[in-house]
Amino acid sequence: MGRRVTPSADYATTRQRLGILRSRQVHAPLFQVRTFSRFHHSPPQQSPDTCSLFLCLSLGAGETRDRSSRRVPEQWWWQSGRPAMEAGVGLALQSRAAGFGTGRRRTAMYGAESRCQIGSLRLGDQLASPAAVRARGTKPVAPLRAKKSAGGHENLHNSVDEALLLKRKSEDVLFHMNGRCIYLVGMMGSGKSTVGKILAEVLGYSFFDSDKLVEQAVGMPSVAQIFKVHSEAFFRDNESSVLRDLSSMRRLVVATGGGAVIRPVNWKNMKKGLSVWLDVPLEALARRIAKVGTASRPLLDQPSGDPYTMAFSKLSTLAEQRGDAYANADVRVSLEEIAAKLGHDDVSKLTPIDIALESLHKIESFVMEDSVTGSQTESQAQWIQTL
Ligand SMILES: Nc1ncnc2c1ncn2[C@@H]1O[C@H](COP(=O)(O)OP(=O)(O)O)[C@@H](O)[C@H]1O
Ligand SMILES: O=C(O)C1=C[C@@H](OP(=O)(O)O)[C@@H](O)[C@H](O)C1
Repeated sequence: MGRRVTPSADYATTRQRLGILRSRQVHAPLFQVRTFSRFHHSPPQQSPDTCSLFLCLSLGAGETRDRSSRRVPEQWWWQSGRPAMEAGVGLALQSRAAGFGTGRRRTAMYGAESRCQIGSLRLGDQLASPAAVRARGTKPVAPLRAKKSAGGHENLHNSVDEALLLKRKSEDVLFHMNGRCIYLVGMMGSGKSTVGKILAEVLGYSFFDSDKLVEQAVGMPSVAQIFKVHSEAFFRDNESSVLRDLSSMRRLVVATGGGAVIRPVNWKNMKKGLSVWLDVPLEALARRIAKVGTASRPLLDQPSGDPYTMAFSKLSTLAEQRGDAYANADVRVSLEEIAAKLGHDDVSKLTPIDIALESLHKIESFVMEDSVTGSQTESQAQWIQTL
């Protein structure tokens, strides 16, 4: 068993900031929008440290109405609509930079809503926004800003389409989430951090990468170094402490380390929120990892050999050892299934946005069913009791 370390001052600060973050959530744009669109006729107060803009869009109906079909005062529309449209375009273009698929096909897949909607998009005030509070070393989500697209108008429309689909779906999901955290699980390289950041952004949640929090707690710059200087067991003990601490928070998207699923105690903590398994074929994982190198992933790091072959072989062994541990997740997002739905012959054609959107759909189905059936099935509840 490895020695547990006392969390560093940085980690303590992060936790303190999380405390602040929880109170800030009261002013989170989505909350404001919901309140506003349901109950109020006066503009919601913007918190001074939140750079939020309100997106008032009239899709097809010719005038702007809120969800109770009341007309939104025109003045607001002018005050807030235009910059917010730009924010929408910014989000879309940022996503396209991450590699968008075709918006039309996705609109057909998930259905377009034509009624008027009021939503909000946060602009990239990284310091002020709750989503910006993230562990040291975690790459921040790039600020949302419009960029010129080589693809011209059609691309722009597709991008806005996709950004709106994501945003709308996230509002539907939020409605049923009650602030529950989302834990992304899956093999190394399955896209937990990449997709997690998108989900956090659209849900107005904060993103945390558990590997980064362990690095902070231990006071070492990389997981690879923790494995080398201490041991895997030491890393796992700290990973469990981090997950335990995070499980008492709300409104977080957590990208867990690929091996977090092997410890039952981690499941006990992750089951306080909602877990999502990104199920990616091993070939695709090996391709991604070979592309970026294995230095940051000590379990895959090999001194010699073809990077793809070595990664594939080690990932296969790990997948076998981990057996069905990933299948304990509440929701499974299979890249093969998404590719089949979108008519792609290869999962490598899927973008992080495709995967984030499918994750939201799956999460929505789960939370809606959950609210109807009361919560876990009896066998699930019994299983959690045994952990
Ligand atoms: N849908 C995707 N298509 C192609 N590459 C991706 C996709 N999602 C993630 N990646 C890339 O794969 C690598 C691993 O992704 P990451 O999000 O760090 O995975 P994890 O957090 O699960 O280890 C990164 O280089 C990332 O850019
Ligand atoms: O699968 C694993 O056992 C591991 C996955 C890594 O995280 P990512 O899944 O983020 O690469 C990291 O926690 C560590 O290298 C061990």
